Amino acid sequence: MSRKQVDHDYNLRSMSNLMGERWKKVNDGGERSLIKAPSSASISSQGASASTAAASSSAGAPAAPPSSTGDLERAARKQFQQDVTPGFVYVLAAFSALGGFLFGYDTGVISGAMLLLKRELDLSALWQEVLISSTVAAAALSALLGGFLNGLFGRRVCILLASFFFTVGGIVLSTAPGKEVLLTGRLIVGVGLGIASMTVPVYIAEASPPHLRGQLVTVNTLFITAGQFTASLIDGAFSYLQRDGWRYMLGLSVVPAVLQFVGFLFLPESPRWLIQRGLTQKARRVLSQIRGNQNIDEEYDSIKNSLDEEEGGGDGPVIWRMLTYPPTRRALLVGCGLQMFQQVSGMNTVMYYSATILQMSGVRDDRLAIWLAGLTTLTNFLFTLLGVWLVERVGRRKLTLGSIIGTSLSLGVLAIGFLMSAQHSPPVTFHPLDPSMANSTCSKYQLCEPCMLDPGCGFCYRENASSLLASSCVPVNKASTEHAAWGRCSNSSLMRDQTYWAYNYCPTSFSWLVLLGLVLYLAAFAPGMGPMPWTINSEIYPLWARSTGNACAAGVNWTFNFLVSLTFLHLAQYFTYYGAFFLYSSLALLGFFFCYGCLPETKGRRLEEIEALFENQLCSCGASDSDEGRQVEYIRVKGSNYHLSDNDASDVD
Ligand SMILES: O[C@H]1[C@H](O)[C@@H](O)[C@H](O)[C@@H](O)[C@H]1O
Repeated sequence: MSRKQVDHDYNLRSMSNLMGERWKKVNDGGERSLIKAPSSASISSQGASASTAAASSSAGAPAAPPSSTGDLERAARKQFQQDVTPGFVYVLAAFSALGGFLFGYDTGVISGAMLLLKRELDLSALWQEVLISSTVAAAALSALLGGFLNGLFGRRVCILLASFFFTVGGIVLSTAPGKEVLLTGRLIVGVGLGIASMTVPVYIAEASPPHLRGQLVTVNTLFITAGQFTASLIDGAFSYLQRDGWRYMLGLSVVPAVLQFVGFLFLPESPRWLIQRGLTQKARRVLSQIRGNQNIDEEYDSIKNSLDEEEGGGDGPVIWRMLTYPPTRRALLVGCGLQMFQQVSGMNTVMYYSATILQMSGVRDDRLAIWLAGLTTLTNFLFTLLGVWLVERVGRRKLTLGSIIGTSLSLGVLAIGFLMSAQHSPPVTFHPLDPSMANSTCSKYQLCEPCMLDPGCGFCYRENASSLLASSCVPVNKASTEHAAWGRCSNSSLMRDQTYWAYNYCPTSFSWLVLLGLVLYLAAFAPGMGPMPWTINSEIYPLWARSTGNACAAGVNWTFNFLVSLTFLHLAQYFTYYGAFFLYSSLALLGFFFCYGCLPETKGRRLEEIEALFENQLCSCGASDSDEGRQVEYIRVKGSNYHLSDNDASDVD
């Protein structure tokens, strides 16, 4: 702290003492609503008098405070401008968000690793599917278990446990002699994923000051997308290794996992959890550590009061108490609903499918398509960064609403692109004889569209200028979908002379529409629907229900992730690609109405105040939109934190 600042603190404190002035809350029943907590940047740009006027006029304040109070207020405001959030909170958030990085890395890296694994270990389609989805299924179950562990051992121990699982899982995967051990490694990683995904947002939210909370929790999702981007780069780089490339891909996750483990040996437990467990002295120490030079009394008291007032309908398991107590029941519905709509709007399908979308758009080289798919993950990352910037500016509710409607519309564009491509699907013009004489279904298709929708077939064609020649539908090579089972497209050396093998897609002149849909989709989904379900869930439950609420919501997220990825290919087969994307688009639209009606704004409120938002009937939030324009500011004074709002001016003793 600079000398000047110390003097200033001293002056302010002695002024308060001398005048015997004290600020108190308007009523004991709770805090006033803090609709908009401006960023420190916006605060510093406002002059003291201008913001006093804004705060009082917006809230209809009574007469101005006496002049001595005015002096105090000006001093307080000046102090607030100097109050800097301690860097420690950022360090804490960054180490926690390594859990998000591992989430993204471990879910993203497997697609590239699988290309090599299936060749080297001769994996059947079933084994490939099991290795991919086992992690997600394990994560769904362990997220639920994580709720219990969080309540019992605290957030810090759970994060340590998750990084331990990530480390062990990574080592097992990179040294696996066969597919059975690989499966064990994937399950271990899945357990880590489930625990980390529900604990990290809660830990960050509980440690952050209200005006930064949204941003810092959103950083966790930013790290998820950074993990996905890194995974795509590592996949691209190691795909050139003919042997054991997958060992590096899967094993490299050990690095951030160990880093997180070591970091968390030194990081503190969440102060809120400590207070809940009655470890009050320790909690005060941690609060002082993470709030730096700011006074912690009010925050401490409000956490303590909210625990003392703990409602929640008496005895029984927490989930039962949540379900029988209306505010937490509503919060749980909103939290789980958000996570469900995040997954059913198809993000993971779009990401998984992006290499194919690029191939449809004319990228004929497989390797190039893999590298370009990295561009999709990079775009996802960049737009999530936009979300980090927006979350404290426009608020969670508006960001989610804007994002989900954009997601629905862009899915519509993707669907129309697929529909146009299907309607102009190139015909099969050449029917080569099957050398194995097996009666393949592939030879029965007359158009590329049904041929590519059949997972057993692919489209082999020659391209001359922009016209297709000698196009045929032939069985795919079961060991590697990069080639046909026989004929011109069965071998790279035979495929020169403008001959191409299209598996999973058809050449089309409407690919630009699909590409446009993809870009619009990422721009709409990533800043809002990607991060907000995690951010909002970390905020909406009272302390006694927080672990369980987040565990359920994370469980819903992983379960729908699992269901959507498992059903996509079948959906596409029965309803075609455009049918599947129209379905996702309609589900996202449904999600918009759900959020419009049921999602309250939590921006700027203290965690302890948020329960009150769910006291009214569920889905009455749309009606209170008009509140959002109100502006109330936080003012922090050394030795006494208070909120300047409606009635503060008349609250001076
Ligand atoms: O919030 C994240 C993020 O948006 C990821 O990109 C996605 O893969 C996850 O499933 C999701 O939970």
